[in-house]
Amino acid sequence: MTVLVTGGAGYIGSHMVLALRDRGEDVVVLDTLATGRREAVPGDVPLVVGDVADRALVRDLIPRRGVDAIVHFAGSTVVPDSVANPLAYYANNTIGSHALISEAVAAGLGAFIFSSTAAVYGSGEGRPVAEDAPTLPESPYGASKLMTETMLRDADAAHGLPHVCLRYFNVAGADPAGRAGQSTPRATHLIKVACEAATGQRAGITVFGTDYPTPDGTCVRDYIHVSDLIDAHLAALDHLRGGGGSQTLNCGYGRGHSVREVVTAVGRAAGQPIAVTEGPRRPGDMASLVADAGRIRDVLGWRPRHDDLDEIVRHALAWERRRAAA
Ligand SMILES: NC(=O)c1ccc[n+]([C@@H]2O[C@H](COP(=O)([O-])OP(=O)(O)OC[C@H]3O[C@@H](n4cnc5c(N)ncnc54)[C@H](O)[C@@H]3O)[C@@H](O)[C@H]2O)c1
Ligand SMILES: O=c1ccn([C@@H]2O[C@H](COP(=O)(O)OP(=O)(O)O[C@H]3O[C@H](CO)[C@@H](O)[C@H](O)[C@H]3O)[C@@H](O)[C@H]2O)c(=O)[nH]1
Repeated sequence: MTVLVTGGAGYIGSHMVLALRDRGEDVVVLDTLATGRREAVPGDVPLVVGDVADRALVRDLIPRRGVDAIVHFAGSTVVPDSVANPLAYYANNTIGSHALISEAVAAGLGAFIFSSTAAVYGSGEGRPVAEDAPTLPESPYGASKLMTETMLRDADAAHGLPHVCLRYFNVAGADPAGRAGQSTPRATHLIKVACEAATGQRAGITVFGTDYPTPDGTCVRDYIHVSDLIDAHLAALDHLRGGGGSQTLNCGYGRGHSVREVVTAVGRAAGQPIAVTEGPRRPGDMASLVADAGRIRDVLGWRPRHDDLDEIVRHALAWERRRAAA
């Protein structure tokens, strides 16, 4: 039994590879290295440099490596880029996933876990959003992911493809043991950008929009520690391997933090405040997005272990300091 981790050289995927390896599973990574890094994959884990859209490659890989489960992280991830280049996002996220799902069906796989996103929802108006809330993506990125969820649902109904769609809210932090973290080039994620500012790699941070209908005027998000997110994937894998049915589950804590709160927390962890410039709104951003995180607790028995903004920021900053010193 081998787990195929697509996008395993990226930020979140590399944490999954470590977690699977920690519990003695066989793993193979498929990654184009578009935004991932070869060094993020441990030397004893096979890395196939290739595209999930390459059906012949995937068709060969599944039986050759004895793959019984796919965890599909590979994709393009930046909301504003998807607004500027929608067709590139539909190609890589939706069409690429179509190819991978087709091969998973052809191989008769019994477990497929998909990295979906809270961006499939419309703006939550400050209230926590549950899985049965309307899906009204406001960016091509969110739409590209929702289409993949739909393909999985329909392929499962027609052919049997047990799967779990995990709708991540904002993922942040780093492996508490310091083995992995976010190294995305030209990163746009708030906590990553603020940690780059805290370590002198940027002059400061621009807050995108201060006139949102939120308590302090800046956007509110539900930040989840990457290690808690990986625990959710391991639980989803066990659920499917144990014969559990397909699920769509939010991954968040059910609590929001504003951009200003996050930037203050990074300054607190760094020991000095981050220089802030106030700028206009960024295209594609929603005012507020917070998870109703009840279902994943009920279905998978998932319990967070790092549910604390200061801890998330501390781990992200520790990783950033290590990178800056390297
Ligand atoms: N970071 C977040 O807050 C967040 C939130 C919601 C969902 N997600 C989703 O989680 C997944 C992982 O995100 P991440 O933050 O680790 O991003 P990342 O860019 O670090 O990782 C993506 C990985 O996929 C690889 N890749 C891209 N296209 C590929 C393709 N066609 N075939 C093979 N490999 C390919 C990249 O090289 C990279 O290693 C993505 O699907 C993303 O949409 C992330
Ligand atoms: O330099 C910066 C970077 C971000 N922000 C703001 O911080 C918030 C969070 O932004 P970011 O960290 O880029 O995350 P999101 O745009 O919320 O998107 C993330 O979270 C989504 C789920 O909620 C995922 O689907 C996406 O892949 C992931 O990029 C937003 O209000 C941004 O406008 C700033 O003000 N300044």
